[in-house]
Amino acid sequence: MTQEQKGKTPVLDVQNLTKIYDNGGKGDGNEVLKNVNFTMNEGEFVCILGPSGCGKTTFLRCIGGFETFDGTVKVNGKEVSEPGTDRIMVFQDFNQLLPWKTVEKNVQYPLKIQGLKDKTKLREISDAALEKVDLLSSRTLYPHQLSGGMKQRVAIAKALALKPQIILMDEPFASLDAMTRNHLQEELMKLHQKEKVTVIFITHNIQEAVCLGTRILVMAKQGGIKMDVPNTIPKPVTPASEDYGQMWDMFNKALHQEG
Ligand SMILES: Nc1ncnc2c1ncn2[C@@H]1O[C@H](COP(=O)(O)OP(=O)(O)OP(=O)(O)O)[C@@H](O)[C@H]1O
Repeated sequence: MTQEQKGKTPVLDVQNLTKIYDNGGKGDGNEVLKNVNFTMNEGEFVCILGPSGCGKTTFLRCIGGFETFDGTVKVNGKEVSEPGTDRIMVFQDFNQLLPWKTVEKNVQYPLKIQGLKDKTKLREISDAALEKVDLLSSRTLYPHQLSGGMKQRVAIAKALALKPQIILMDEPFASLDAMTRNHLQEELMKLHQKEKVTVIFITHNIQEAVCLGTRILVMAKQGGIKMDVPNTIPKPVTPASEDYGQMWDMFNKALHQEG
């Protein structure tokens, strides 16, 4: 039964999403996503696992409005046809910030583009967003003065400042060392619990998916959703949590089957 059928209006409703990349006119196109159906409620944290090349990033880019596709993607009932501030993407790349702007100016920049001119208001919003990622004291620093983990936290603050309906995260912590990654996972989990943000998070790391996700998808190699599992382990999830090992094994097996 879909969430819509349960009587809730999904914040995201994807129906028959098909994406074919053309091969520059040479032969048949590359069908990456085939009739994908997916709905998501406000406040869910969906982690997506899947073999390399199965279409995880493509799926996120379609929702973000960065790709043309067949089928429909609706956010709060409104059809997606282009990027918008209701769907903000956070990437793995540390260079998502403008190097000539300070941390706070980076956070404020998209709001200014949206037309917000009031300096007090801008400062209020950026302070609140930076506080949520514990970076308020670094607001006057420039990106080159930040660690990779701090840059990713600024990217998250930038997304939060825009109050999007959905934050789309494409392996945001994959380039970080293990300790920083664990720390940012904890911060993101607390942020999710406190702010009730709606997140889709791509990862190759089963531990990350089980610790963060309220729901976990495994994408199939052939461009569909192979598994869609609610994560019932109470937060905070650690490898010592009851059922953690069982869940880890289940996803590991599913990923192995996909090659
Ligand atoms: N702009 C593009 N033009 C043509 N083909 C593309 C384009 N972007 C991705 N593809 C192809 O689409 C398929 C899926 O790519 P995608 O990046 O979505 O996979 P992924 O699951 O995110 O992979 P990974 O886990 O390795 O990041 C791949 O075969 C890739 O070569």
